[in-house]
Amino acid sequence: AAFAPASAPKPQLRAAGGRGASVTLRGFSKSFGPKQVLKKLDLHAPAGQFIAIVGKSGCGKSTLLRAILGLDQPTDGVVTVADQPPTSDSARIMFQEPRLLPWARVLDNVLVGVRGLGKIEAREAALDALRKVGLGDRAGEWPSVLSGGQKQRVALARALVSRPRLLALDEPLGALDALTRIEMQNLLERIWQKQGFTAVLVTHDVSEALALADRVIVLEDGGVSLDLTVDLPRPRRRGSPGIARLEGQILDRLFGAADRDAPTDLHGDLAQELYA
Ligand SMILES: Nc1ncnc2c1ncn2[C@@H]1O[C@H](COP(=O)(O)OP(=O)(O)OP(=O)(O)O)[C@@H](O)[C@H]1O
Repeated sequence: AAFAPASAPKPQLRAAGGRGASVTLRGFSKSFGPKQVLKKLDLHAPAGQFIAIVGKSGCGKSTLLRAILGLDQPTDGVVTVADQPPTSDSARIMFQEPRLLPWARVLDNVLVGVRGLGKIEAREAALDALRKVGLGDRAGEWPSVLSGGQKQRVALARALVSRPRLLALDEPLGALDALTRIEMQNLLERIWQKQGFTAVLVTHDVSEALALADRVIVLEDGGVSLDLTVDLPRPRRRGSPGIARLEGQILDRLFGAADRDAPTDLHGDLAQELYA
């Protein structure tokens, strides 16, 4: 059933277009057997917000994404997307691996994401999505001839071709080299600004979260330990004092103020070993 969010959303920078779906979790808990991963978590992302979720490996980031996509049921609590239980209709997800079908050409891989259109319209929509990610001229090629960054662009086109109201991004740029990663961040930001979907980005990279998000959430001990508004103009300049200040706050939260020099990429075991 529809209900009002627990607290009024703070004013945020919004994407244009107004197509986004709000996301609300109330008293959300998720356990796997005896292990409680998320505990009575409350979170409200207004429609169109770009929200990033960071936290140490295993803190429950992907679990949270799966819940808002309706892929997993909560152990306790309520999740809604646009005030409704989440369904696969309104949301799409992008993973670290592009997960393309190797036996299907690029255009056909994007067509996989189309819903409810006739053949001709579907093809036009897929071509249009490919153009938007800068691959309009690669529609007839096999995925195997594309670079890693290009494959992720195809995955992005496939995710966006259905014009989702919510896009979940699970470390989508984690496997790309640093320059491709920045290009993809810029592309994601531009498309989000144009299309106005709500974006929920899980990332190990604090600077990526700050480059893209209106708001950064730190997950820790099963709940939100920091909820930071990123009120910086876009496009953001990496290494700017504003970003550095917020990055410091997040790293202090994650590792304690003594470890200010902690790496900003929280990926996996190295950071865990160093800063456990
Ligand atoms: N299907 C499952 N069955 C049992 N345990 C699970 C399952 N899914 C997740 N977990 C456990 O829940 C915890 C959180 O997992 P999750 O994948 O959400 O973490 P994460 O923050 O996304 O981690 P990472 O940053 O390493 O990807 C982990 O301890 C994980 O082992």
